[in-house]
Amino acid sequence: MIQARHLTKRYGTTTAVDALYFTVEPGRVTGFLGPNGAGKSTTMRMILGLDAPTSGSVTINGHAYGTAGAPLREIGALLDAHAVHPGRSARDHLRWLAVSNRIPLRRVDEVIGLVGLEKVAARRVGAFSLGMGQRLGIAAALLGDPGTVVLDEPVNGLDPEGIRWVRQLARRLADEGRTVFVSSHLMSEMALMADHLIVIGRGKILADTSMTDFMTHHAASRVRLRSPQTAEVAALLTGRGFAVDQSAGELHVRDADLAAVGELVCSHGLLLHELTLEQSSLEDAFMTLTADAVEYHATEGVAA
Ligand SMILES: Nc1ncnc2c1ncn2[C@@H]1O[C@H](COP(=O)(O)OP(=O)(O)OP(=O)(O)O)[C@@H](O)[C@H]1O
Repeated sequence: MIQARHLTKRYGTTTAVDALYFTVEPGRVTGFLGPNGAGKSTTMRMILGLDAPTSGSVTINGHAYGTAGAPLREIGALLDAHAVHPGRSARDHLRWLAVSNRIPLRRVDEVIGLVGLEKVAARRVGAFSLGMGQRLGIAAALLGDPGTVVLDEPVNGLDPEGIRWVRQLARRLADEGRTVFVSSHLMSEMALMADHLIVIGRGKILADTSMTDFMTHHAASRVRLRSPQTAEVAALLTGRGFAVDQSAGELHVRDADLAAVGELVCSHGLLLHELTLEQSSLEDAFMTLTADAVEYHATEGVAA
């Protein structure tokens, strides 16, 4: 379990992380989201003792990183997959980590197998592709069989098979009762991977909620319907106070209950060819929630 209490980090006049309180619970995958510059990396660095808070604290199982003996056995992290000596082989890199953390050497081949790097374990890490580097970083994170796993952008550079593998791995680690904290810019991936979300913007918490509640509260929904009696259905729904838009022969009823719309139309003997609830994506919900917290906005069009 990771607990942040009034966690704050200032760099000069910039407050990168602003009095955060949150708990990352075991047994589920918690997604960590925020626009660029929101403070995600700074928060993760403080969890791992790579940066000291200006005030407040963050603990793993009740104590600060590194104060309980063997850190790799307690928390494994993928932060910068390229912070590896390029001349070493993948196996030697992991062996060196194992020895310096008093982890049995047999664990090295176990994690190499776990991440699917058996065939390239003897190759120089400098020649690794982005995806192989990510897998090696994940192997290092799992080396100590830790109860808490922190993965910063784990699917960066992975192909679709690799992305699915990370998703399944995160799920398995959570199902084993571990604490899994993952950041990703790929919203579609996060929607499939995370059970719980912590969203930050400009260093502050914007949401700390289950994925289901997040979507219920922040994702817009509409009922789409098609009917051979479009005009009559539209008039009926508008007359009952529904917000109805028409486009390409379809009707879109904003923020409406599917059953209520269907029952109303049927009770008036009108025909329906299609009735579907459409919910906007996690990406849309995220964009709406963080619109005010984005540091850099692209301007539309190009100035002449
Ligand atoms: N070492 C540093 N010195 C000065 N400012 C910093 C430093 N590290 C981060 N910042 C600033 O703190 C804020 C938060 O940065 P951080 O990298 O934690 O955000 P992030 O959410 O990880 O962003 P991204 O998604 O772009 O990686 C930004 O305004 C950034 O410019």
